[in-house]
Amino acid sequence: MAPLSFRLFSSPLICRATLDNGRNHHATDASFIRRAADLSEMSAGLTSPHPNFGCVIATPSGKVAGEGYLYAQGTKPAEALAVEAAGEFCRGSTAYLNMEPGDCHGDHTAVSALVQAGVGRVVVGIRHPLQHLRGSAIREMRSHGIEVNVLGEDVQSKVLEDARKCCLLVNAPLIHRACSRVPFSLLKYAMTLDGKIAASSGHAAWISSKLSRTRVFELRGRSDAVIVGGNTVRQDDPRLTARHGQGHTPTRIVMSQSLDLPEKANLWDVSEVSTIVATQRGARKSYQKFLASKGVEVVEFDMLNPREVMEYFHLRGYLSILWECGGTLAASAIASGVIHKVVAFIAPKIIGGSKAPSPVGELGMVEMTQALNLIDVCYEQVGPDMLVSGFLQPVPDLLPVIPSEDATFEIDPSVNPFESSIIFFYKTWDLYGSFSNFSPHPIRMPFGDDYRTWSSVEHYYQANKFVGVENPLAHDCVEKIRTAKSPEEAALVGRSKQRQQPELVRSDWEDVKIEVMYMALKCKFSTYPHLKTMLLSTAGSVLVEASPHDLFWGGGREGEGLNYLGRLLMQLRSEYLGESSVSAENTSLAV
Ligand SMILES: NC(=O)C1=CN([C@@H]2O[C@H](COP(=O)(O)OP(=O)(O)OC[C@H]3O[C@@H](n4cnc5c(N)ncnc54)[C@H](OP(=O)(O)O)[C@@H]3O)[C@@H](O)[C@H]2O)C=CC1
Ligand SMILES: Nc1c(N[C@@H]2O[C@H](COP(=O)(O)O)[C@@H](O)[C@H]2O)[nH]c(=O)[nH]c1=O
Repeated sequence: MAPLSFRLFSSPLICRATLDNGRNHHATDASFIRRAADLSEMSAGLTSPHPNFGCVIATPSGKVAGEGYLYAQGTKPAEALAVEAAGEFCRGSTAYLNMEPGDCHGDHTAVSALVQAGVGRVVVGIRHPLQHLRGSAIREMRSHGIEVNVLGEDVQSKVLEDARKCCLLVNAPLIHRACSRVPFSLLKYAMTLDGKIAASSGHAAWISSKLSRTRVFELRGRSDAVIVGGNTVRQDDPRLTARHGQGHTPTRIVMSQSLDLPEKANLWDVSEVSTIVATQRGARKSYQKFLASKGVEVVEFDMLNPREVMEYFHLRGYLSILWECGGTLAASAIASGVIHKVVAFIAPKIIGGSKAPSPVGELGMVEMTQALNLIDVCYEQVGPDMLVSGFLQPVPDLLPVIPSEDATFEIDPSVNPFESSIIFFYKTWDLYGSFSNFSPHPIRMPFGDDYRTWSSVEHYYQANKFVGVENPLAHDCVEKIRTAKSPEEAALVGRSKQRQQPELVRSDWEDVKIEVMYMALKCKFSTYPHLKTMLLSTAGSVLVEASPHDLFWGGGREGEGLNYLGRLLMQLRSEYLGESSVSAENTSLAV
């Protein structure tokens, strides 16, 4: 199917919007960005899912001159299609993009099309969510003199914020992929008005209407895979295909621990679409062989649970998954935090039955206050049924991308909060392990009236907790730490003494500890030129000590830590960069 594009004056979709230079400016930008977002969704379900890109080109008088959307990965970019459609009207126009172009694999077609067409301004809904692509197309367009505005960064208002949200929603799977290590998962079920997904016999065909089931086919068409549990295979013998007459068909995935599954099942017919069975390592080897003989792929997991399975399919490149399982597996998936959105078809029927299954099994909640509240809930009537949908987890916002964004920018202005990459360091054997305080780089620091050598920054830092305290036990601590055989041992002594005998710790420790650390780091990086070079090579990146448990010096598991070690290193780097630019200036003056 050919990608759609629209030409000025020749399309019924021509839109007029009031463009004046002031008050309506934001409203106009918002409405064209929403239009780009809607457009970007037009290929959903027609091809294997991919990032959604739409582009609207508007003339200075507010008319749509051309539009386009990306049909499939590798086809002509939305921007190029819109430029072709707009023709001579591109010059001086504004291009609206729901998302910054990816320009993967060194392909710059999207940006080149806009530049060569003479587009004057580009409004971008959201930056590209993938770190390695983020900001590069924007930089490139700006370098060609195009004015680029990014919603939420250069321009802000309520209408623009709402438009930005549309852009986040339209690429929610990609954003989830960028922010978490699991695909975007949607749990769908059909239930009777009395909350049952089958009769107590297990019979479930059908609860929802034909119209609703066609909507399910569309949902399948927009997904990379559909998942069910073993019981649903045994009970329903489903096909799980998208039978609405067009487009893409998702892979079918069965999660079964026991592999106690039938020999004959619709899902084992892989002539049109593939099936993958995810199971527990070692389960029924003979049955695994049988499945393999049918062309069904079997993947074994050490621990078969929804999170492991989702992490695995994330690595296989899946963006979005539709869960069509019963309540047992649905509860397990919700409990492990992998379900992002719920779509429920509610049929005006009552089946009763105290043993009839419900959409979500045991979650261990005992009070209504523990209930999970959906957000951004939508209600829609589909034939006789009601469709209720909402998010269990919000689509992650892309701002900010770095921990302690404001503080980081203040410390090191070379770091751009919207475009920076993050360099994590933690263990000394990591790529940037030399940034760790445990790295084996002795430092010589003033101590009393003299200088002493410390085997690592950690030795020096830990010992300083007990310096200057008039107690022989504190002196012993200092010596014990100084002579500790390894940084780990020094840390162990320092931390346990601090916990067990807090009276031995100097009273001003909380006030001076950052300064102590800073002086030690400065000494380390000044003493070893190759470390200084390595630090300077990270300019522009945010440095984060990836300690999951130290929320003061480290970044924490979810970026909740204060990351003081990373901050001090960035401060030091900033000072070194300042020094080198001053010395470069002096050299050029001397010449
Ligand atoms: N109306 C609707 O929308 C739907 C209705 N149904 C109905 O629901 C009923 C089946 O529901 P239910 O029994 O809950 O079936 P599920 O689809 O939830 O299957 C449960 C099975 O999933 C497998 N499984 C693998 N890993 C896990 C895990 N970590 N946690 C939980 N299960 C795991 C196990 O298979 P194994 O035992 O093989 O190891 C388990 O027995 C049927 O009557 C069916 O018709 C089903 C889907 C949708
Ligand atoms: N009963 C029921 C649903 N059940 C789901 O649909 C699966 C059957 O899919 P297929 O074999 O492709 O038609 C079944 O195993 C279960 O996952 N879905 C709905 O939209 N409405 C319904 O009433």
